[in-house]
Amino acid sequence: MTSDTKAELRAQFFTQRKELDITQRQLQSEVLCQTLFDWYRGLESAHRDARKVAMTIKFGSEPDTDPLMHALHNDGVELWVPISNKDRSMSWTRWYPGVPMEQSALAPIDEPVGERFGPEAVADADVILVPALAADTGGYRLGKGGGYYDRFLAALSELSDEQPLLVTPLFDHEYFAADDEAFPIEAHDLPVQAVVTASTGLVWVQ
Ligand SMILES: Nc1nc2c(c(=O)[nH]1)N(C=O)[C@@H](CNc1ccc(C(=O)N[C@@H](CCC(=O)O)C(=O)O)cc1)CN2
Ligand SMILES: Nc1ncnc2c1ncn2[C@@H]1O[C@H](COP(=O)(O)OP(=O)(O)OP(=O)(O)O)[C@@H](O)[C@H]1O
Repeated sequence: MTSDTKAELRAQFFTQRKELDITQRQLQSEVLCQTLFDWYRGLESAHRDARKVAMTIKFGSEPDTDPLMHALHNDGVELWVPISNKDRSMSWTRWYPGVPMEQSALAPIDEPVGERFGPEAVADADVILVPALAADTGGYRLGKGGGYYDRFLAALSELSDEQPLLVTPLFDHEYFAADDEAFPIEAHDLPVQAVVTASTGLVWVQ
């Protein structure tokens, strides 16, 4: 499959997100936040001993995970968010309610202005939420096209044997059976362990 086709697929998924009915967007986002919060609290203590979660600050038509960030913070969980770098790597910084932010020079995203760290800062996180436009039952993702998370997940796998749990939140219509071949999978793609939608809840991939 050519990169043109991938670009077309991304454009289609972007359009579908933008066109998602506002009530559905809010409803699904609320269920996603509640599902993820309950799941995190219910994890065996071996999987949440760091009390640390890395996730993105919602922008545009993405699922609204702001309530989840606040709920986790209020529960004493340390939150880390990515900073996009020019070379398409990501740095990481702490997030907390009211943290001073500035718009990224590279993406239409607000990012905290605090001290930045490499991937080692989140290598011991309990959970990393990995954004995507779509994902399948094998845990493979179609991202926004920058390869930011592909690079980061590759770097992470070099850092330690014990990896954070990687979970991708999606709107209902963005989760596919692997057999559907809804988007191409490439050699550099690394799968997540679980996908969560409002209608399926959290599903461990095969
Ligand atoms: N909330 C959030 N933060 C994130 C990501 C993400 O997917 N979501 N990223 C995950 O990789 C990284 C940034 N990656 C990005 C990759 C591409 C574009 C991009 O193409 N932006 C278009 C606008 C697209 C649109 O909204 O239609 C542009 O700038 O013109 C933006 C960010 C790090 N931070
Ligand atoms: N581990 C890596 N090291 C260097 N380049 C990479 C790596 N992984 C992916 N890339 C490059 O990044 C670009 C985008 O890859 P791809 O189309 O898979 O992005 P994506 O999965 O949509 O994005 P993301 O990972 O940010 O969600 C491609 O040119 C790809 O070759």
